[in-house]
Amino acid sequence: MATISLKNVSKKWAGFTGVDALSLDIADGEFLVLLGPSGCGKTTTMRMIAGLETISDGEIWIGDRVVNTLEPKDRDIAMVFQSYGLYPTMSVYENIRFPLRVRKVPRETHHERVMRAAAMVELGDFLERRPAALSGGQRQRVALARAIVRQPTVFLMDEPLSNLDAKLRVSTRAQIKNLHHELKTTTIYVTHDQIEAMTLADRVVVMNRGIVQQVGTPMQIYDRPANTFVAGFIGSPAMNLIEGDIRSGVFTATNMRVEGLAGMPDGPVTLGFRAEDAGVADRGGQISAPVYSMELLGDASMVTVQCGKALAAVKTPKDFRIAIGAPVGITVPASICHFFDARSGHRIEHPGKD
Ligand SMILES: Nc1ncnc2c1ncn2[C@@H]1O[C@H](COP(=O)(O)OP(=O)(O)OP(=O)(O)O)[C@@H](O)[C@H]1O
Repeated sequence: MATISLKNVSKKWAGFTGVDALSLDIADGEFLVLLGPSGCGKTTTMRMIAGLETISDGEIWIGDRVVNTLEPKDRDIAMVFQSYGLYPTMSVYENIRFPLRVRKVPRETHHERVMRAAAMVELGDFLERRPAALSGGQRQRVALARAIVRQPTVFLMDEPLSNLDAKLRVSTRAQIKNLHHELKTTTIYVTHDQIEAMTLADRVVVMNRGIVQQVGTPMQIYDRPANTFVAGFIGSPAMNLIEGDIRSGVFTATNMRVEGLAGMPDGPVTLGFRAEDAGVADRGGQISAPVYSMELLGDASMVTVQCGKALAAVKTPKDFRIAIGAPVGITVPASICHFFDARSGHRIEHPGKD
């Protein structure tokens, strides 16, 4: 197992910065998720750690050595990709065994190691099959077993679930979590799916345009997003964000008024609140607006109203019903509100927040 440190690591191509001065310390045995939209620099970061991409600036440490100039094969890491990268002419058994042969691991240990890795991902019954005769989920499990069999100090996983259908994604995700619990190998996992990040990670690194936006546990990132980018990226639905003004402790925006903000500076601000923290009021409430849409989710219902240019979603009990266009009041007390600077988008703590 190993710690990993990135110290001011950048990747630049002819004037374009893909990753900008990234610094990060990953603990031994930690499961770290790099999360962000397409093009934010996740894969480039992963490839630099793997040694598949040179770095323009900074240092990468694995354990107690700087690996900047070390070949990928000498970094003691195993990678799992979105495309499984299996050898089509080899059986599942031989695919899993392959890294042991390449690394000249003593032959007499191969069988036991392959069988143990196959059992961990429940492939014991498929060892004689070729990859073409497997489902996508089974193929990805072969790729996982092939990474496990090497007993590397670090796992790097780049969107390993994105070729799987929704149901398989959930079960394979649970399997990856369970594997990590058993093996406790330091793992860096890349995804653009915030639910994967929230469910798998010890800590999440949210990136945008090559720059780290926030590093924290899933709950820190959910409960206290550092800026409007993180607030708008995490959560399903994402946080409602409404632009308005604070004067003398009162926030106002189209259709909305929140009191009890003493201590907050006057001026333009972005207010955020989560759909599940707000409620529908019998009368009054902080938002008064006609219903824009009404969706049934099974375990709850979602009412959306319009506040100026923004839409705001509110989760209600599953049997709540209201007609589109009907006037409704939404409760958004100061205690559930997040605030962000109108210009920079940075979080502003306010004394009344729970
Ligand atoms: N060889 C290259 N030359 C120039 N620009 C590149 C090169 N490789 C990647 N980039 C750019 O660097 C940025 C980061 O790319 P990267 O693949 O790391 O993003 P990502 O977050 O992994 O996205 P995705 O989820 O789509 O894979 C992108 O804007 C991409 O176009």
